Amino acid sequence: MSLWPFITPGIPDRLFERLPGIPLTKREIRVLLISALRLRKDSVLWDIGAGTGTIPVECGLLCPEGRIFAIERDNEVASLIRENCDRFSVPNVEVIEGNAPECLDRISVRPHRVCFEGGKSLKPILEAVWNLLLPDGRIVATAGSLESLYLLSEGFAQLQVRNIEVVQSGVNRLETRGNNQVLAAVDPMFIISGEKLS
Ligand SMILES: C[S@@+](CC[C@H](N)C(=O)[O-])C[C@H]1O[C@@H](n2cnc3c(N)ncnc32)[C@H](O)[C@@H]1O
Repeated sequence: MSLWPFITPGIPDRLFERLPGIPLTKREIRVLLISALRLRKDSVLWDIGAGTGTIPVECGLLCPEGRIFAIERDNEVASLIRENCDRFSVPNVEVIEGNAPECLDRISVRPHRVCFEGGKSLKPILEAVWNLLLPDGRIVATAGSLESLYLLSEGFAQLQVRNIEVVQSGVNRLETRGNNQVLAAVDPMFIISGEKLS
């Protein structure tokens, strides 16, 4: 039986292979991000900075007729993405090893959907993917700080991204600490999304 035989997203974090020091988009944030992507069975998704590969795995399962491109600059992390795709028997993920935005012209298929995490070099990535995003495509980015959110909001406005939505997560998980059950916060994230009208 498959490791995740369900039709809903939200694979528990503990089921993924991990590498020390490589962050993972936490399950609850991933679910919000994936809902903002509004996937179709045949979506072409680019996940830029795919890390552990949680998003390619989930989206590969949700889009059995689609193609998922996981873009990752670190070779060791790129191997981890392949391992996680094998682990969950996801056949439709292609890992592109390279630094975005330079490596994006190696991908032969333009995306309907793009996701990435906001960081210092996000403006050139945002501009490059916006030009390549197909009409009616959606773009979703996450930001863990006000600075990243600001850069993303400014970038979305400059590119005239339509129907922009910003959501901030507020998630607590029950944890056992000693003899007590406590609620521990999952780092809040902003999820900013929008679309390119035809
Ligand atoms: C926070 S992790 C992503 C976590 C991922 N969403 C997950 O759930 O596993 C960010 C990843 O982006 C990669 N990265 C950062 N900037 C990049 C760039 N310009 N091009 C390609 N990969 C990049 C890093 O190597 C890192 O593995």
